[in-house]
Amino acid sequence: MCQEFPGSPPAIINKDADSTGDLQSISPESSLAYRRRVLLLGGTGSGKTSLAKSLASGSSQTSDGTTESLDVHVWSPFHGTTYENLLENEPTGYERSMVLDVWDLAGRKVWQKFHHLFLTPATLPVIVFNLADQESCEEVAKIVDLIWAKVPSSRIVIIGTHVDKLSQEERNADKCQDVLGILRNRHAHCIQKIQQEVHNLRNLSETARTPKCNQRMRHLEELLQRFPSPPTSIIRCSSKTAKGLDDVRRDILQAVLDTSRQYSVEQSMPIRPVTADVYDDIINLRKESNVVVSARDVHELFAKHEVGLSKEVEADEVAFLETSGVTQCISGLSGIDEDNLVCINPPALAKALCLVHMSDTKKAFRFEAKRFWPKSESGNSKKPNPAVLVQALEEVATEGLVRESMFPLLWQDLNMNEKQTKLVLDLMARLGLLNRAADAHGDAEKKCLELPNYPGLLAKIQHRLPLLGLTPDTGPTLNWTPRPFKGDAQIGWRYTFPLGTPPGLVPRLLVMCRTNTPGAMYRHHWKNGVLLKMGQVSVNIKQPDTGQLERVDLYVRVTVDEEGEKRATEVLWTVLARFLVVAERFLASWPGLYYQVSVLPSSMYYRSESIMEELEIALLDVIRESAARKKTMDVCIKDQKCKVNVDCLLPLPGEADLSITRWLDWLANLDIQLSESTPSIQEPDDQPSSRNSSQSSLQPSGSPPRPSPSPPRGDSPRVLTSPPVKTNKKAEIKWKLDNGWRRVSMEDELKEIKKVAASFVAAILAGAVAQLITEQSRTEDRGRTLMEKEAKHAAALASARAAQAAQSGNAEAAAMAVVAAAQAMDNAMLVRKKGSKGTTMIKSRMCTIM
Ligand SMILES: Nc1nc2c(ncn2[C@@H]2O[C@H](COP(=O)(O)OP(=O)(O)OP(=O)(O)O)[C@@H](O)[C@H]2O)c(=O)[nH]1
Repeated sequence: MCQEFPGSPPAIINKDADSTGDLQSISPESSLAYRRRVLLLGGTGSGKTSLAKSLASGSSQTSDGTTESLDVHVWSPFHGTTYENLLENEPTGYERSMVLDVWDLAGRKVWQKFHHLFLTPATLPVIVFNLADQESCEEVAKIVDLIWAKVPSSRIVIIGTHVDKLSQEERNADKCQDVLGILRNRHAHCIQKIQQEVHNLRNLSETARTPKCNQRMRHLEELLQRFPSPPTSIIRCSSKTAKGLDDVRRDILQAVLDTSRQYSVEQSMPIRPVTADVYDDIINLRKESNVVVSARDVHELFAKHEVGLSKEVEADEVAFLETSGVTQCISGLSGIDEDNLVCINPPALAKALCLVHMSDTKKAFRFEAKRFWPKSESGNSKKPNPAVLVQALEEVATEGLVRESMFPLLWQDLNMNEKQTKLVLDLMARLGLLNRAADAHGDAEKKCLELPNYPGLLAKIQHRLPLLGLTPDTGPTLNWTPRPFKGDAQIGWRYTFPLGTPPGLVPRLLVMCRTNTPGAMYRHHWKNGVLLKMGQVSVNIKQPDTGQLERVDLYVRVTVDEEGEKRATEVLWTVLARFLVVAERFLASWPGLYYQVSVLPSSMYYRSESIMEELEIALLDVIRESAARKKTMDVCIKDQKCKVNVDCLLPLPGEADLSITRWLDWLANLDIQLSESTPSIQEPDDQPSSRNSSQSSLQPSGSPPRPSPSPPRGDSPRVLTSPPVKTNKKAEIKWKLDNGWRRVSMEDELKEIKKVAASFVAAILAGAVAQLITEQSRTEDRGRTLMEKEAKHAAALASARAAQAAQSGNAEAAAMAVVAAAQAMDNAMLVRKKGSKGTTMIKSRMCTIM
């Protein structure tokens, strides 16, 4: 069976031969002795593959065709060569055994969003760009930014390829100097921004310099110290003519050796027998197609080979394996947690990430049907209809949605079993690379996508890949109004990134807060944000689309009840802290990232007749005033003064000398009971973390800070203690009008109510149409042609979109989707009436299947 595609998308071609995956070919192993990773970074066509081949083979080579995901080229630079002559100092005997894994990671934009996962302190980043292409030259600064944010201490090698293609005029113009100039300016800008804040902190009066201000100053000074100097040279080379290749070799070797000497790696020689044994075990595990294990498993491997190995020695040996690139502990949320996941085959993981972030330009998708749908004892094979399969693949490329049962197909080269597949999915979720979407309903036909050897991976469970950027951008209005209503308390925590954020950071941050916070109940996820609930508290985490600076806002909102505003605020801070603990840990994995924090109090906390804009106060200022036990503080916004009730805004300032991180840990660990949340219109999914909701109360017990919880995966609600702050009135209507003094104008409030009401109507309509279509599809499924089923699916899809739009509160989109659903249903009926039997060609939106 072969399909042709007029446009872009994946076709399906069954491979004839039986073959198993090819995991070994992407993770070539040889000696453990002195192994380092060299990571080539650069856009598509910049010349990475050609360079990697030239380095590994020792002669100039160019490549044709784009890299599909990852190729690792093994380069033994001192084996049978004279490259030591290129270096300033002769390498030692140990250094001569060096083996470099040159990672050629394909440069598609979306894949660049997770390249940083494989940037470790022991990895040498090498930026490759095409001197003959202006766009490629402009990419260099962005890649340097990424490296500075992730591994600021890293040496960087920059290589301009295609030098043979430059005209004499272009050579004279020397683009390398332009690129270096941009990097110098960027560097100066970064330093200046950080220094500005240090300067402001230094200028504070002695009394205003709280311990937290001093901590912040120390942090910034460290950041400045860590900040590397801007690169001063770029090597120009040609993989076609070999010009400059020796310079490339010299710079890469020198940089790897210098970095290793800095870490005194030679001291860890000779390798302990236990580590060599564990390495052998890891190689065997890789051969059995294992990619991820738990930290406990790694510990047990060590314990198996050496009884009584001390914790410190084991930690050193684990670090040695990481430095060599054998393993990678990349969940990074709780370093010592035994439940942490460890990747024992980083190249396979990189490949898995590339494969699942599928491109809609992929022309053909090949799989081997017999492997995934073996014949049963009766000789039957339940192979799915190719149209159904194509549709499921299209969902990945065009909507960023993957049905769980499709992962083994997408990862067929890795040949992982069900347990491994689930572990990799778990790791991706913890890393914020995957979040569960609404289950697919009403398409029993998709059951055939379930693979007999992977019974635990269901077709109806859908995961979204946030980095693909295909999450619908309809934000919530039904469950979240732009402004809080009278009687609601709301606090915002704003991260501002004056130097910008690396690609992929914000979508990952959103998913991590959603997935890794215990007790978070999912409500709605859109392109720029996620709406959650914890008990009665609504949590809205979003990237505002206005303003020049990049920001992420975390808002918490709750209705104030008879316990009063202060009590409600305590609950807000405790809930906020739980999300911030996750956010802070994630941001800490970017040691070079510069960001500022401010607080956004709702108008409940300040008095001003004239301020219309959102009030924003630097976090350190709020904490300082609160620590000084001030009742109010004056804040200026556009020459307008207002008095903020700081006593109420920050009722739990904690011990003065706690760092912000420890303070948040303390807040997050306060024993509170959260009341059950008011049910929303629809509960689109059941994330594991969303099952932890409980009843509301807070015990600001002043108990000593406890270690923060490990990344939540199971049900781990806080201890339920003191009587609830809020005796929840479950049926309360939050948007109830109040004739008293109002902060939201009457007009705005009416608009809001209209919107909410319209959304309700749309939701009910959407639900009704969805139900009708589902029932129709159940009763009339038999004897349908593929064409009819396609039409029915279009109807079901449209109705699902209607329901989704209604859920997000976008009444207009919901209404339009309802109409589209009805039309699609009409078409389905029409097709049925025509009874077009014997149709041989099926056209989907993206492809044609014969
Ligand atoms: N003339 C010339 N051509 C080069 C040079 N380096 C690479 N090429 C050609 O440029 C094209 C792209 O090179 P690749 O090495 O595949 O680029 P890449 O960065 O690996 O691209 P992706 O795999 O898509 O990420 C190929 O046609 C190469 O033959 C060079 O130095 N000079």
